[in-house]
Amino acid sequence: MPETLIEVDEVSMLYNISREKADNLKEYLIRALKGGLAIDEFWALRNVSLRMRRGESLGIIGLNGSGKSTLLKLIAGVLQPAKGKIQVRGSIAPLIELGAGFDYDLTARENIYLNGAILGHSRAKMNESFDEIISFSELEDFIDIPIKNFSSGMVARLGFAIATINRPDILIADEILSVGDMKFQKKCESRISEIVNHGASVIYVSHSVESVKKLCTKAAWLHKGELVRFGDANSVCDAYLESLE
Ligand SMILES: Nc1ncnc2c1ncn2[C@@H]1O[C@H](COP(=O)(O)OP(=O)(O)OP(=O)(O)O)[C@@H](O)[C@H]1O
Repeated sequence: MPETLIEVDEVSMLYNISREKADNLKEYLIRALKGGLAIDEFWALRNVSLRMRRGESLGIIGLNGSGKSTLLKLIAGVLQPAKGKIQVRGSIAPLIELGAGFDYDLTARENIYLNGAILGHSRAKMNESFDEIISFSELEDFIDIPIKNFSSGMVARLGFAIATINRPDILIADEILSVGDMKFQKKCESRISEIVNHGASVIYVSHSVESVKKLCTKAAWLHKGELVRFGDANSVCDAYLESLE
């Protein structure tokens, strides 16, 4: 039996939402200290359990607000669950919020080194990968231009190219494919398939059931924070589509 890479055990996630609008942080703190701040608790995920083994790829589907990104961020370690346990074995390349680590006043060249350092890569590794990053993101003519002048698709291309220079055990992707144009989406899909063919697993959040069917072996269908169904991607996707009719 292939090794289990990800174990999500009875995980619940709670957000605290303030109903009041404080104009600034000072006002917010004063109200909070006086106990006058109305906070609502919102369970974005309830009791979700799933497992992913090496070689499998998982698609997370569901309507807006069903908890897909929350689950992805919990697995990536960006958020901590309120209840339950998550265990991840292996290296993760998170492709969530691509470009979040960029400094928009710096050039593409400078951001490659900055982002590489944030991801824990040495300068030598980034020197070695530099040309490949530029050519994959097709930014040859924009290397020394501050990225504040880039379109969102150009930023996403650069972020994707940097995040995938290593062959991770697990690739986590959140709708990134929807940012780039069709040509870049195809390129991302083929790079993801290539990484998967080298034995990595992908966790992928998407509104495109077709691409989940194409890229994933397993699917998890969330609805209002609950796991409706988890299993073979084709049958879960078909059941989800049927529920929309
Ligand atoms: N930081 C936050 N604070 C409070 N509530 C949040 C926060 N992030 C998400 N939520 C709420 O949690 C619920 C799940 O959000 P999440 O982004 O995980 O859904 P999603 O399935 O990824 O949605 P979409 O398809 O629209 O991207 C939503 O109702 C959202 O309003």
